[in-house]
Amino acid sequence: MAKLFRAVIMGPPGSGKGTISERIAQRFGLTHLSSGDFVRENIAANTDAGVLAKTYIERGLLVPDHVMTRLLLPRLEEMTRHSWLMDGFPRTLAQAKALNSTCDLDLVISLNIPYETLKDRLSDRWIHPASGRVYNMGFNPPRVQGRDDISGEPLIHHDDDKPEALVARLRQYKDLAKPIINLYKSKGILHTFSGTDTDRIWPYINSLLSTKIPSTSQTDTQRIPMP
Ligand SMILES: Nc1ccn([C@@H]2O[C@H](COP(=O)(O)OP(=O)(O)OP(=O)(O)O)[C@@H](O)[C@H]2O)c(=O)n1
Ligand SMILES: Nc1nc2c(ncn2[C@@H]2O[C@H](COP(=O)(O)OP(=O)(O)O)[C@@H](O)[C@H]2O)c(=O)[nH]1
Repeated sequence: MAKLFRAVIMGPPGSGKGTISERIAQRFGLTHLSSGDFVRENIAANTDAGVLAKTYIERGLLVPDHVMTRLLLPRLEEMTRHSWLMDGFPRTLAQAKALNSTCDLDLVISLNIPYETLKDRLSDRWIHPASGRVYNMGFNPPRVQGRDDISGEPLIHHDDDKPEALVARLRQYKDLAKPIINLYKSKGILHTFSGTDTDRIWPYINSLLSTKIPSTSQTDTQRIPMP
């Protein structure tokens, strides 16, 4: 790839960040960095930051900024030769400022999806916890019901994804995302996409990115939490 490319994807829970990030990674050969997957990996590996992060996630809280930045920024610094797309970070203005001081972002994608759509999708979202692979019983069902396509292990449904929890999560997203979105707007790198279907939003994202990065024939890009 000629020029390195750094992008962030933002959106409320269920807006399709993970799904669209996978498509972008496949089509353009960027590394998909999922902060949530990275946190889960650190928890599984019992790192100091992972142990700390777990105490917050278990209570349904966001991991504090200093822990998230301690987890992520050193890894990003190792990615100086890679193009990447970050999903799930920054979640707060403090995280956005910390990211700013580490690298220059080329582009920010913000997904704007109606509440009813988010509610429907999340009530149908099933996750393979070990890998972070995500399914939806209507949109992208697993080959065998209730089982991960690759490992065959059981899929789970997060309590967080139940409609009762969604209103609070959405409110939190809106409050926290607003100043981040304003920051990226003022930098002239924010692109917002609205709609109810990923398949209808995707062509617009695809054509925007095609003007910014060369496509790749690479088809074996993996979901990579971090390098
Ligand atoms: N910048 C971040 C990223 C992740 N997390 C923590 O890690 C968890 C898992 O993150 P993610 O996989 O992004 O999942 P969700 O919050 O469930 O987000 P979404 O529904 O949008 O995929 C979050 O709930 C949160 O506790 C965090 O605190 N700060
Ligand atoms: N019905 C439907 N489900 C979708 C669509 N796009 C994504 N999904 C599913 O909706 C859920 C949320 O998507 P995900 O990519 O995990 O969103 P994230 O929380 O923003 O990362 C997952 O179960 C996806 O498989 C869509 O256009 N229609």
